[in-house]
Amino acid sequence: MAVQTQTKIPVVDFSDENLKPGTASWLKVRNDVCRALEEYGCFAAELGNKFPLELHEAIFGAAQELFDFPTETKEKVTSEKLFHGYVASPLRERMMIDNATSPQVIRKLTNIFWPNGNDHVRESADAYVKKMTELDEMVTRMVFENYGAEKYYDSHLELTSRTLSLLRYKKHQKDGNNEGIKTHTDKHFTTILHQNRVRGLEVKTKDGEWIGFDPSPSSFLFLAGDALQVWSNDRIQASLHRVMLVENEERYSLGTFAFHEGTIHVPEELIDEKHPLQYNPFNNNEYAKAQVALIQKEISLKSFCGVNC
Ligand SMILES: O=C(O)CCC(=O)C(=O)O
Ligand SMILES: [Fe+2]
Repeated sequence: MAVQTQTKIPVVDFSDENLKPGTASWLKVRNDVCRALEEYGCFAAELGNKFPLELHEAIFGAAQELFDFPTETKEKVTSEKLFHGYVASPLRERMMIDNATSPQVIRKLTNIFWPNGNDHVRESADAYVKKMTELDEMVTRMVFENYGAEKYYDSHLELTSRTLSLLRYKKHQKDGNNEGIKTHTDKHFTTILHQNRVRGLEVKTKDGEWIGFDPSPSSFLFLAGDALQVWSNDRIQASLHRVMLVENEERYSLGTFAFHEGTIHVPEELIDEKHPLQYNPFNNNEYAKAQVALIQKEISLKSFCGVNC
């Protein structure tokens, strides 16, 4: 009898304490990362003991405390960017904090909720963003190296800003819509998602199959965004994903988004006969503004900066 194997999100093991550039384990992980990104546009990064359970509990405890404040308090979390800051919609609430690597930004956030400060929440958020930055930098370095484009890595990093997103979703709705977030690709370079134990996050494979992410405290879903698709000249496709409200419990999710503030040019190392240039120079801020202007109808990457459009 033929055995049906279910497609799963590839898991890449980052738990080795000696995962340093140039080592055999680095090269193995780099290969796993790039194969997964090319095949699925995403992978689950398993951090093991590198991500302490206490930090997982502290950061989700903090997220719950923040969302439990009255709406008037949450609405004080604002941003110049449209749809950043605090935004509530029927099935979810979100806080998007730009420049989250800055301790001043996190201090300002905690002071909105606790005017005398809250060291535990502030320190947990700082430690969380630091861990996510380390993971993102490691993966990005691996990707740049893999395609022989490491000389662009430092300048890319200098132009990278990071946004922290906190999300709370309603439980499964008995009647009605359970699409917590509709199918989309992320518009920036890379995303790292981390969640509580409530399932719901799904990614679409190239064959059109939806596969779920199995949450665990030390597991992080790493996704390629549109900007990485441009940079890689279509070798890596941005991951299509969505959230379905499937459980009878609220779902919390944290996202760390890496955003390239400059203009992305496809590195010449990624252009050859098999991979002719696909994109004109891409400005992520302009792209984000164009998306917001259309709101409901997403603008496609190809129509925004494809060379043949
Ligand atoms: O809730 C999640 O885990 C997904 C969030 C997401 O896709 C997004 O913020 O772009
Ligand atoms: Fe997303």
